Amino acid sequence: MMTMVSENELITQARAARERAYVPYSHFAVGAALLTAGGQVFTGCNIENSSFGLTNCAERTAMFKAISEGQRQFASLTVIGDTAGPVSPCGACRQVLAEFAAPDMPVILTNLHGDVQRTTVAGLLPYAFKGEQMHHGE
Ligand SMILES: O=c1ccn([C@H]2C[C@H](O)[C@@H](CO)O2)c(=O)[nH]1
Ligand SMILES: [Zn+2]
Repeated sequence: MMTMVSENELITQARAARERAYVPYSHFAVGAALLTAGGQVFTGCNIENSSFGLTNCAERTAMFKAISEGQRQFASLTVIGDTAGPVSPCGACRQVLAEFAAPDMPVILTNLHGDVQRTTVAGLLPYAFKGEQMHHGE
């Protein structure tokens, strides 16, 4: 039987991943938990670099871990940071999410205080640029 993973469990896992963030420059730790359609969870944290542009956000770490393990079907993404309101993913992560997750896939944004905002992939990035647009007229 496929086990259900609750929203609280995903937040707990994202929170634990956040503890593993490598953030010596910003000191802003973020955690993510990506749930697959099959019920597996891939967590991610942000990983910074002295060459700042090489930083990988928590969301993309989780997504790239899942893709590299052969997972392509996703059920939800949960993100947590120590922010006043629910943490807001950056534009790069929104674009990567739009590449791999359905527009209506739930995205749960939260913070250490327990504020929760529920949105979707398309809610984060409406009118997303998709690969199929490149093949128009072929
Ligand atoms: O949703 C977000 C927002 C920011 N960051 C990271 C990138 C960088 O390490 C630090 C400051 O931008 O936070 C994430 O991982 N996810
Ligand atoms: Zn990002």
